[in-house]
Amino acid sequence: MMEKTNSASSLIRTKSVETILKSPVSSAEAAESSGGLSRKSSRRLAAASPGRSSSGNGNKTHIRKSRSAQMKFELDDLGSGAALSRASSASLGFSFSFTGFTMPPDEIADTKPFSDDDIAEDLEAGISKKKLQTEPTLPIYLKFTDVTYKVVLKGMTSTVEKDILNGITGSVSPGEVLALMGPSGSGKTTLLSLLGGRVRESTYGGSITYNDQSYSKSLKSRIGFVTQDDVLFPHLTVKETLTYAARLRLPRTLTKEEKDQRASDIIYELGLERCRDTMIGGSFVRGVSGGERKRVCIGNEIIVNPSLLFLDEPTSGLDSTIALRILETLHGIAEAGKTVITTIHQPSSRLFLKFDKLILLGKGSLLYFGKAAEAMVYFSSVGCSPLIAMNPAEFMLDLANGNVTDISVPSELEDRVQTENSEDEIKNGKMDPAVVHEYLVEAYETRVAENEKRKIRSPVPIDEEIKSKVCSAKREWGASWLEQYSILFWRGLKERKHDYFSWLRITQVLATATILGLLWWQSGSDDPQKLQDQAGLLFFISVFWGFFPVFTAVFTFPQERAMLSKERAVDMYRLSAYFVARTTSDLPLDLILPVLFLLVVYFMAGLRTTVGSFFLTVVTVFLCIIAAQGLGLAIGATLMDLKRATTLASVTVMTFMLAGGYFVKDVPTFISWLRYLSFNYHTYKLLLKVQYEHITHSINGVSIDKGYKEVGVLATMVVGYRLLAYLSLRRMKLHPGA
Ligand SMILES: Nc1ncnc2c1ncn2[C@@H]1O[C@H](COP(=O)(O)OP(=O)(O)OP(=O)(O)O)[C@@H](O)[C@H]1O
Repeated sequence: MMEKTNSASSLIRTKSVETILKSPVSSAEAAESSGGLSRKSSRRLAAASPGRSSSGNGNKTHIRKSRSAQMKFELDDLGSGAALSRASSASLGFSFSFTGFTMPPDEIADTKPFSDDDIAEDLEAGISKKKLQTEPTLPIYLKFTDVTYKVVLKGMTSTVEKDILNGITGSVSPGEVLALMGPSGSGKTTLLSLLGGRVRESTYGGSITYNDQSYSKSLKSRIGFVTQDDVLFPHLTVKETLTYAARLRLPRTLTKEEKDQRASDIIYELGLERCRDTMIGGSFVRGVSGGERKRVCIGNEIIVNPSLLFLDEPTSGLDSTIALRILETLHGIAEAGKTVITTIHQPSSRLFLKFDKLILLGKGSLLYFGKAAEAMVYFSSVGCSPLIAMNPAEFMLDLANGNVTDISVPSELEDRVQTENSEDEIKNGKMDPAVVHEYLVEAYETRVAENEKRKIRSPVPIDEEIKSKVCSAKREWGASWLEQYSILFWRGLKERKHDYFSWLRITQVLATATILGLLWWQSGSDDPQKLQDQAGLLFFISVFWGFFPVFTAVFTFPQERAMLSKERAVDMYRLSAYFVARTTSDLPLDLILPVLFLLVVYFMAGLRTTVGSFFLTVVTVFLCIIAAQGLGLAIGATLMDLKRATTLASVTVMTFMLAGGYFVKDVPTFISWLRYLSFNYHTYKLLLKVQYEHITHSINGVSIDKGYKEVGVLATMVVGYRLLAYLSLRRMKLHPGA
């Protein structure tokens, strides 16, 4: 009996909402009327709302609250048309050159940085003091129609296709911030990646256009993409991070000083001055805070003044004040005529108000696209309204999840539930989330979708000449090959200086050297037994300096993969410049450590005391190290997976060591070729030659030759393995799923 009464009252409530909104207000219509209609409908709503009645019961009070929340949105909306006009004015008269990033002096004077002390005050007052990214850029209108995306999941026995996105349509113009909202797993990141050109065109359906043109590689320089777990070098400071990015990414028409100045401006604009000299930090190094880190990531992208800025959850994990601050920053960027698209998980009401447009996704389907400020009106129009005061984002996420607790639903949906829900569910008053989802998808498709698509089909309001610029730009590197090499070399040195001067590594090498020196203390070579012993020491040296470099080099590319993908995706540098810089920036340490090692071992063990032989021993060990490193780099770059790479490396190193000519003399002919692949074997032979060429022609069955062949083979390994590593990197996919 009670249940019946409840459901009856809810039906009456729903019906009343439907009566109020007899003709559903589509977001498209509302958009056309620039807020006028929504204000009207809002008044109508407010007047007819049961919440207006002074004799309200509990429920009515809730409804009244939610209505007043709607009112607030609609009133805010009156001013929100400004975004586009701001953008249009910013778009007018653009000089599309990147030759200068100078702002008019009065703009600079106007530009106020973030300051931790006054931010709270500003936020309270609702004042945005900042003006970011005021340089003109090419305005880009992004439109997407019926975007679909599916993945093929290969199981042990069968292959299943999974729909990730089902016909998503939307658009965003310069000057606007579009938020992609939806529950976890609803497809926000996938949609963002598709829109950002990070997924191959052949893998998705529908159309995505930039100023009515499809994606082209030349767009890369106009797009900034901040990923969810963006990678930064932990040992670089904020200033270094942004300066290197500026030097590599800004056009060559700017001088180094101008690029550095640009990095300083970004630091100032993003309020990072207090931490400019703080290391970024990571799992093992304490660094900047989460909010500062996010801002550095954003800075890294806006430094090139992109026309389109994509951000994946820029506010996740941050408190609401910092999140608001980041949103303010994005608004500043949009105000300068850029197009900003961001995914957002669960924004606070204040954050929600900052978005111009909103896409609400649920299980990969579109539940709403339109002005963020009109979203509540739209959901009211389809009969869904909060029954208690609720953050609009929370309300919409509940709906997208199919959870209608504290939400009024239309009778149509209730009827469907009656027919589709099980008896138990009906008794519990629960609704099947799938039914709610289906209703919302259908409601959007029947009431709004067609109208939106029609609007999107009309051409963008800019000159043909400007449109064509989107695709015509040639790919230009920010620096010459040599400059890229030099910047990457120094960046690599800075990032890894801690490894270089790691006392642990130095102690490891010196301790091993001392133990060897003590064990072979002043070992002579004047009788065969002593010679035999010394040969053992020389073989150990070839193994020691063949073993460690392989294992340190194996980590190089798998560990830098994320950074490399990210930087290569935006054409920050040539792969060859990176590769040469990365492999040569380790050389100084590679030379210092063996010299230290040999200084200890050589003289303690009483090896041949001539300057020439010491020098040749150092050169031989050095050759062995860089050949072994080459092998490690090749294995790492080919497999790009640390577990598999270290397993393969250990098997290879072990095989090379055994085939090195010391342990087994009488190797069967069918396997004896293996020794020629072993850098241990060639190093060992060279070390024997340097020490004993004046005494004997063969030791332990290993002949002492001229040594040219060994040097030749080691040099071939140095280059050959690196070439293999380079080619493997070239094949590397820049984006997973691409
Ligand atoms: N390559 C893929 N293979 C299998 N499933 C995938 C793939 N890419 C995406 N998905 C699935 O598609 C759905 C949407 O993923 P996506 O990362 O876009 O969601 P999201 O809305 O961004 O989630 P979150 O808010 O948790 O980041 C998820 O269920 C995810 O598991």
